[in-house]
Amino acid sequence: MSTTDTDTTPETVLYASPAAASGPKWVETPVAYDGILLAGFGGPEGQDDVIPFLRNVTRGRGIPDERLEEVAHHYRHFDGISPINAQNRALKAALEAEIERRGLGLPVYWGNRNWGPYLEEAVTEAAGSGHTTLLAIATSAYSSFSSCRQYREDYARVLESTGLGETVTIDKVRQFFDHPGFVDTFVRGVKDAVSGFVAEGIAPDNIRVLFSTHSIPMADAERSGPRDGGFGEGGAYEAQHKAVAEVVMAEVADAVATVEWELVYQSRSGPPTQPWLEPDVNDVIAELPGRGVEAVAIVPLGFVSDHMEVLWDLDTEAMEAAEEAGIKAVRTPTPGVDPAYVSGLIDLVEERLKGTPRAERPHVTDLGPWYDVCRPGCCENIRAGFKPVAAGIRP
Ligand SMILES: CC1=C(CCC(=O)O)c2cc3nc(cc4[nH]c(cc5[nH]c(cc1n2)c(C)c5CCC(=O)O)c(CCC(=O)O)c4C)C(CCC(=O)O)=C3C
Ligand SMILES: [Fe+2]
Repeated sequence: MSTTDTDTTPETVLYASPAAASGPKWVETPVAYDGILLAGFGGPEGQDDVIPFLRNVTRGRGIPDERLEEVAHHYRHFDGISPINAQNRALKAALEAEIERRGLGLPVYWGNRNWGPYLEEAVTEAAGSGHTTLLAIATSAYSSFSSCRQYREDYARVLESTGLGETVTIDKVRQFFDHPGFVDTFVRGVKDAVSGFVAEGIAPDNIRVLFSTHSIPMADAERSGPRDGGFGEGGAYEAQHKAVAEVVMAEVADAVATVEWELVYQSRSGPPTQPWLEPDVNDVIAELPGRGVEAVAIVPLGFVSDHMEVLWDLDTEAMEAAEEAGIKAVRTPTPGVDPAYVSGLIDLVEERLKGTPRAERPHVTDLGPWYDVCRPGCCENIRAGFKPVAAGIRP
């Protein structure tokens, strides 16, 4: 694996703190952040919000409303209400409580990319209260355009649109896929599921664990993580998920039993002609009885909380697929507001406040600790080339 620091990619990096913008991969000097920017995806909160929300998600791509209505069905089914905003409100409260407990005295401003409260409002409120050196936590653990760079583009867009670029800087915490606080929640979930099956008399050989994450276009996957990162076709995105799954299954083997596992993908969209990461979770579930499998644990490894992809694509569709296949299935929990996860997020903030050396930063896979500062060209946008981004180094 190699990374190119002197990459001449023609991208514009704006509004990073001087410590981050000057070029290191890890910011090992203390930075006096004075506010946290909790950045969410956003979701509709009623039937009337659904189409405007989907217009925001697909902005710039000119998708007609009739097509958007086709992807609206799962939101329609739940009265147009995505669970995601309630979860982010709960996460904000949990982060505030942990900050209070540690006496860090940092305010948390929450804003979303695609629905209110928007990032614009959060950044404007922060600046209005005199908080101008912000550290962003996005509710997204892995590296890819959708899970990393798109958030950074939006931070830059917001600083432009609010005219606050002269006053406010935004850095980000490292992608936290292999932070012990995040991973521990999955370890506990998979241990519980597997030991439950074993207690029901199912032999470990007849149990499978399917780690499920959001599919993304192959072209995005290949470009996920640092340019020329050496991760192959699936890029850093796939490598990170596989590395975390291996760690989880090693712990399950120690505590319960050795069980076979597979990384699968869900929630594919886009035209069928465009290759996306495979196999699909439901296709794999359908094949399990033929391989002698009696019970499956479905692990939402790519998701930080029970949002729509989890409730619909896993709890509804994948559960139906398991029922049709005639096998037992459980879906293990997402991190949500689990204390280990919440405390892990605040550890990520503290390592930046203190400038903790890289060597002392907790990580459970060989891929980490991931970079504080994205390299030029990292998680390239295959849709629109390089838009201005925040929280990077200046090439
Ligand atoms: C990697 C990834 C994450 C995880 C990282 C993160 O969390 O950020 C994620 C999260 C989410 N995705 C969400 C919703 C949607 N994603 C869409 C479309 C897409 N997602 C993609 C990828 C990802 N998405 C991609 C490659 C597309 C195709 C469009 C494109 O090429 O960019 C569409 C458009 C309709 C459609 O295409 O189906 C919707 C409505 C919600 C909210 C759920 C709720 O309401 O609870 C959340 C948390
Ligand atoms: Fe998505």
